[in-house]
Amino acid sequence: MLNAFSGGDVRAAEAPLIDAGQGDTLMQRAAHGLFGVVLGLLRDAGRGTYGATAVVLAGSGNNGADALYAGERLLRRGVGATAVLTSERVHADALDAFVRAGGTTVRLDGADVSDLAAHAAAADVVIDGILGTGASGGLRGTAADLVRAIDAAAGPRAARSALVVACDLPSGIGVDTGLVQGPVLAADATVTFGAAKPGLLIGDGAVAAGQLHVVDIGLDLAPFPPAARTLLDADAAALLRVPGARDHKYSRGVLGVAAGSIRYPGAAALAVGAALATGVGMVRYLGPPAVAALIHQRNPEAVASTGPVAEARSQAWLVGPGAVDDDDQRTRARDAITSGLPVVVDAGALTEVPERVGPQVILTPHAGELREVLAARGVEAERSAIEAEPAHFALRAAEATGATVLLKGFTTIVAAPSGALFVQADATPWLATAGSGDTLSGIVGALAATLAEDDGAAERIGVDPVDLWAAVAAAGALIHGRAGRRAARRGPVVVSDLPGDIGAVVADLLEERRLAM
Ligand SMILES: NC(=O)C1=CN([C@@H]2O[C@H](COP(=O)(O)OP(=O)(O)OC[C@H]3O[C@@H](n4cnc5c(N)ncnc54)[C@H](OP(=O)(O)O)[C@@H]3O)[C@@H](O)[C@H]2O)[C@@H](O)CC1
Ligand SMILES: [K+]
Repeated sequence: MLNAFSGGDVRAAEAPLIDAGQGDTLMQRAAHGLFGVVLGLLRDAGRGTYGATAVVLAGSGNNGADALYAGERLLRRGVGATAVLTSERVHADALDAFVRAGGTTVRLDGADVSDLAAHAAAADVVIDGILGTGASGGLRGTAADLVRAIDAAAGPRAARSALVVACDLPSGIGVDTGLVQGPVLAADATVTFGAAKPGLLIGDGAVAAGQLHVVDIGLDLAPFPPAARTLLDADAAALLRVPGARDHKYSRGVLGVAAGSIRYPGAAALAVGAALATGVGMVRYLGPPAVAALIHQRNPEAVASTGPVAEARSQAWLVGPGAVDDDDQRTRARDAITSGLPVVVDAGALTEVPERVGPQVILTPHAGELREVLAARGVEAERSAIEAEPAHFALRAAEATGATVLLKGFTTIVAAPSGALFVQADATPWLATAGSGDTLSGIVGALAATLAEDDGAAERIGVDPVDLWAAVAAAGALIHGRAGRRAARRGPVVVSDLPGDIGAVVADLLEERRLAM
């Protein structure tokens, strides 16, 4: 599990060490970690250090100091480095060290911004040390102008020649929210100190951060609760249930599915295919015979009927995908949601959620659907606001409903009603295609069915039992994202082909788990 801590908590963890006179040691550890990553990136890009050029954007605070000390180390390895001082103030010792190592400096104030931007765009590496955890709001003033100009001069990240490495975080992102309010220099890599910060995992902040490196600088974060967590492969693998010799189809977990309608039969077929590929004892399908017939073309093993939820014994339910204009499906959704069993609630069923439910009810809206879930509970928010601050609004929805809320997007946010937050960035933009969400709900449903009677699951991955369903949803997002990336190696993702990839990802995760034991 990758734990992210709020900027405030990281600073609180630093405080006793700084009081004990170790501030400089922390800074040198941070700078050394940053230097090491830059060195590795230069090597990977085949550029080496001698003759390479670096531009260090150094702000007024300790973030600028970290960047300058990393620049000092690069200078001693033969890199030609220029520091652009973005504020009147600068850390005197760090600047002194940088200059003594042979670095040149330019004050942004009074300089020609487009000249500086052109110089930065032509460098081998740009280190962004304008703002760190001391930032408030987006970049302002001339620093904002500089970043805008560098961005324009260097071009989009994929086409740039200069590598951009963010010091602690891309300057201008919300440390705890990932909210991007002004210009931000999208980084190829971010080297963050002490622990990941939530803003590096969430939404636009995660996009700007690029590849994340966490450098241990010796902070003790144990007393602080993580502000966000990301499941790693080993965590998802620990939630996969491998059948034993005494298992049978019922003991492995049965997933009831009330999805699809005459108008949208495909969603049910996609969800069922994904659930079977994730691994369940059985899928019981409830819905129109015409939809069952479509499901059976690909998955004849699904057991179908037209009866009510009460007559289809299951360990978990999946309701909603493609269930539109169908009163029977609406009734089944309501019955499943109030059954007390874990239930994944998607699309058309989101409007059937009563005032208050428990965390075993897993809502899987996209931003537009979340807007409606919130509006139904008196919370008005624009879709764009939800997309800009997905974690904030997912937590609001979890709090308002009592449900676990998985918010789909570039990063998948899972909020538990306890306030726990999981963020997964496993997906590929190729998964942004019709039917993708149906397969995600099928995966989460299958995991829920197999874990519904597994009392040790929360402990196995080190989460509080009340947050188990959030972790299960996050594991579903991980498997879905990895399956999408695997599928994208063949070309644009065709969602109906995804079950093959889901099965392969499950096999890979289980193999990694076996090797780790
Ligand atoms: N503590 C430690 O020992 C360690 C800390 N570490 C490092 O320190 C970093 C935190 O350093 P920090 O606290 O000095 O804050 P930091 O982010 O550099 O700058 C804040 C200054 O920027 C300004 N400013 C604010 N908002 C702005 C805006 N929107 N737009 C423009 N300017 C803005 C504002 O200055 P002002 O404008 O008020 O003059 C404010 O004072 C942390 O990220 C990590 O890298 C590591 O070395 C490990 C040890
Ligand atoms: K920075």
